[in-house]
Amino acid sequence: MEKYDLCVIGGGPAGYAAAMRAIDFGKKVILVEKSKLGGYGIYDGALASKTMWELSNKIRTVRETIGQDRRIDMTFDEVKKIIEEALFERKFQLSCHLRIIHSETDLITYERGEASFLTAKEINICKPNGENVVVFADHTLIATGSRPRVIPGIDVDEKNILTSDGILHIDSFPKSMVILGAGVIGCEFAAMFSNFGQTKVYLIDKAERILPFEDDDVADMVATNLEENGVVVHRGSQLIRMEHKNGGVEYELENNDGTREVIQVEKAMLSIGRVPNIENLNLDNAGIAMSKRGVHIGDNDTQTNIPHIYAVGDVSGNLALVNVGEREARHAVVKMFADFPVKPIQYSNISTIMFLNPEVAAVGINVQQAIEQNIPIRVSKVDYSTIARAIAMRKTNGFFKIIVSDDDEMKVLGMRAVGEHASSAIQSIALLMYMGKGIDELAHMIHPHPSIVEGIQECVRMLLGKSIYKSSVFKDKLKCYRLVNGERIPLNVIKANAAPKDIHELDSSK
Ligand SMILES: Cc1cc2nc3c(=O)[nH]c(=O)nc-3n(C[C@H](O)[C@H](O)[C@H](O)COP(=O)(O)OP(=O)(O)OC[C@H]3O[C@@H](n4cnc5c(N)ncnc54)[C@H](O)[C@@H]3O)c2cc1C
Ligand SMILES: NC(=O)c1ccc[n+]([C@@H]2O[C@H](COP(=O)([O-])OP(=O)(O)OC[C@H]3O[C@@H](n4cnc5c(N)ncnc54)[C@H](O)[C@@H]3O)[C@@H](O)[C@H]2O)c1
Repeated sequence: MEKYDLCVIGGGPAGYAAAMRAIDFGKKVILVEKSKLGGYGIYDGALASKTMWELSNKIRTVRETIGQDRRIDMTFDEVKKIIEEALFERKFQLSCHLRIIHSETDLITYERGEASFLTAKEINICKPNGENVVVFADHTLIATGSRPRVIPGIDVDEKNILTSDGILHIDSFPKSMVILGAGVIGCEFAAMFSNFGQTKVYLIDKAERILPFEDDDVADMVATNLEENGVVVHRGSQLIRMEHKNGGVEYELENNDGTREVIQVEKAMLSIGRVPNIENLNLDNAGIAMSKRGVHIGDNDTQTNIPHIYAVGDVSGNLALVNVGEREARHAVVKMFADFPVKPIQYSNISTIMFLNPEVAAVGINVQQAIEQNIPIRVSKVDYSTIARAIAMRKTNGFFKIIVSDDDEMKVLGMRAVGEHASSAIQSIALLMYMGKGIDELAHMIHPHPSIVEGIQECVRMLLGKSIYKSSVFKDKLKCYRLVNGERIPLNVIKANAAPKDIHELDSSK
């Protein structure tokens, strides 16, 4: 039986990152993947959908320029071809890189097959030809990812009723499509299909608003844009039934006022969350127990109850994101092999982007979470219409919102950025959070002009009482307030004869 220092089960972003980090420690690794190297980081997931989003954005920009009702006759086959080119490029990189490391160091073995536990240190690999191989591993990292959640009673055939697994494989743009679940995946696909302008999109969520985990100003701006792009949003709606009918799909809804409606569409897509892939791993054979959360494993800072077995990425049931999976995987490997103490992983300053219309970038807590957790905060918000670059781009739909601690230090607790280039602005705030710094540094830096990030600087200056535009003047475009015990107390108020300390103007040159 071949012996390894580490067996990685699953070759998605988390598993691949783990294998590469283990090589840094000179460890002998086997990476087992049952399907395609890259997982949802590439196929039917992050890269595929973002390639489509970029394309759909270009089409939307052209449609906005020539008139929304004008159709651009791009076929779905043409969309798929561009996605395939992107997927191929990434797949080629990953596999060449792996092969070269294997040939040069012999540290890594890649095995196609489905892995499952025989014991806590023996893993069976069932290869595509049915042959079984057993390997011995001192450590095992479970990175088997997740799959779309489905609802009993809805017949998902991935042809007419689909999940995100099937949606990029359809033959043509549907004339109409309903999306069940207005979370990240649902809203991203609603944005993409409506951007192309060939599909009438309906979006259903049981919650009162789309993106229920986000602040209402973020969700409202996204919903307004979707609706302006022709999307019908059914809020607070209960799906009564969804079934195949006349070659398409029929669904019935109960709205929150008790009324019912029946709608027929060509396709339906379910995006109501994801479930971890743990069923076929024979976890019992290794003695791995479920966590208190029920279906999850790896709750002890990526470690399971069996100390040499770790679980990372989507399968851990934490945040389902490529960057989080990679981080958890690298962290787990360092915990396994480092001869120095390793601090627990931090989840508080993860940056995320939702690829909507416009893009939404986030880091740290939002106002809704601060209220839930009873954290006193200060908030400043700058509308894109006051930022020179946004005016120049003729893209003034968006805002920056910074949340800081309600004390003299004003430590950054979170930011939401909605609008063009929002994603490129989040990193500076994430860095401040990571370094545990206050906002002074950002206020003093000379930002490039004209740039979107000047909006962040103005947010910060408002909190410090030294902005160029005053929120008490541009009340509809700028907001700056303390939020304590549910009460909003305005900040950035103009005071006659203000003492320097009142306006935090300790150094008048800045
Ligand atoms: C439509 C969509 C869009 C997304 N967009 C983004 C985005 O923009 N940004 C972002 O950060 N995240 C995005 N995500 C989430 C992201 O793709 C996942 O969080 C990420 O891929 C998880 O990585 P992972 O390695 O944990 O799991 P996966 O990517 O699911 O990989 C797990 C791998 O394990 C393999 N496997 C499973 N069981 C076994 C077994 N028993 N033996 C061997 N191999 C096995 C699977 O075949 C798979 O390849 C998106 C997801 C979807 C579905
Ligand atoms: N840009 C990105 O970073 C990105 C993109 C896509 C996916 N992802 C990851 O994939 C994960 C899964 O995405 P998702 O959109 O499937 O899940 P989600 O948790 O984001 O959203 C699920 C939505 O479905 C709704 N819902 C649940 N059951 C329902 C029902 N029976 N009827 C109507 N609505 C229902 C919920 O209220 C929620 O709004 C995300 O949490 C995210 O981590 C990230």
